[in-house]
Amino acid sequence: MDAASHPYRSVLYIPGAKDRALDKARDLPTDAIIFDLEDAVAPDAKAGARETLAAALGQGGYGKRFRIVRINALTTDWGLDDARALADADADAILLPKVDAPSDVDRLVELLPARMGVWVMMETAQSIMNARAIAAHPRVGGLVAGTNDLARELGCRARADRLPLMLSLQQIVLAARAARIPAIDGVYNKFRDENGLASECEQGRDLGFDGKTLIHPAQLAIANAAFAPDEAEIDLARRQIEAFEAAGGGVAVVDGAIVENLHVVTARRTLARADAIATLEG
Ligand SMILES: CC(C)(COP(=O)(O)OP(=O)(O)OC[C@H]1O[C@@H](n2cnc3c(N)ncnc32)[C@H](O)[C@@H]1OP(=O)(O)O)[C@@H](O)C(=O)NCCC(=O)NCCSC(=O)C[C@H](O)C(=O)O
Ligand SMILES: [Mg+2]
Repeated sequence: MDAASHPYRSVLYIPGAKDRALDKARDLPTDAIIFDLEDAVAPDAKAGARETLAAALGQGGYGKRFRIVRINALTTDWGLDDARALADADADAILLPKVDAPSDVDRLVELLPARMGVWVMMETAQSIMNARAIAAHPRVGGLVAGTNDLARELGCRARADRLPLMLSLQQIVLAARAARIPAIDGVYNKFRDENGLASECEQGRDLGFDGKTLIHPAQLAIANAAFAPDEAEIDLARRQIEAFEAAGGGVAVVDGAIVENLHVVTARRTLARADAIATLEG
């Protein structure tokens, strides 16, 4: 599902072993959920988490939120069992971590029914080098930046402006756009730092990401606001479309700037995003 028909402003990780968080998520204003069996679950809790999560998904109650299950990498002791156990779960997609190349996706696809979507964590150096081919895989429906693993692999320093990650982040957005699938930014680890999160969301939005992965409910409102078109953008989009149509499809001028067909495409996309958000929230 693309970002115009379903919003992905906020994509909240929920530890797959935590009943309380799984339950709480049913009422949280998040556009999508990543039910996590990987980093958020301790090794000795992995098998139990699989069962807890399958039961929570079976019970339902997550409404229109896009439901993604992150399994462990297929090269780990748990990945294959995760994929087999969750292949028929009531979820929209399986998210595969530590992907290096499209062949990793091929391995997963063999274990899943055709209806199950596949999303990919972009968090290894290889995945960034192979971003275009991974995003173009016919079963891949979305990319998620794994900025913690990526920083670890690159050996780069954590900086507020994320300069050392910039090439990788842009490569993820480029690959997603070329394949016309959503791209979701990485997490902001200091989950009680609202200003820091707001500024990283702004940066992610500027780069072209559709939304941000989050680790705590307190981060939801900030991401939802940052990745939604604001009133001024919606108003401008409406006026651009109106002026273009009044000009009979030629060049129009709005607020001193030209409006051509390509600007109208962007304006229509802005309105479609606003409608999709209203539909989800309604
Ligand atoms: C970070 C946390 C461990 C903090 O938990 P806690 O101390 O319990 O926070 P609070 O007491 O403030 O919690 C308040 C209530 O909110 C619920 N809660 C907390 N987090 C979540 C959540 N993610 N989803 C749903 N509900 C949540 C608590 O249960 C409290 O509820 P109540 O009992 O009603 O008061 C914790 O937030 C947490 O575990 N977060 C998720 C961490 C995670 O998923 N990590 C893995 C993803 S990030 C990653 O993998 C990186 C990536 O791969 C990369 O490479 O970058
Ligand atoms: Mg990771």
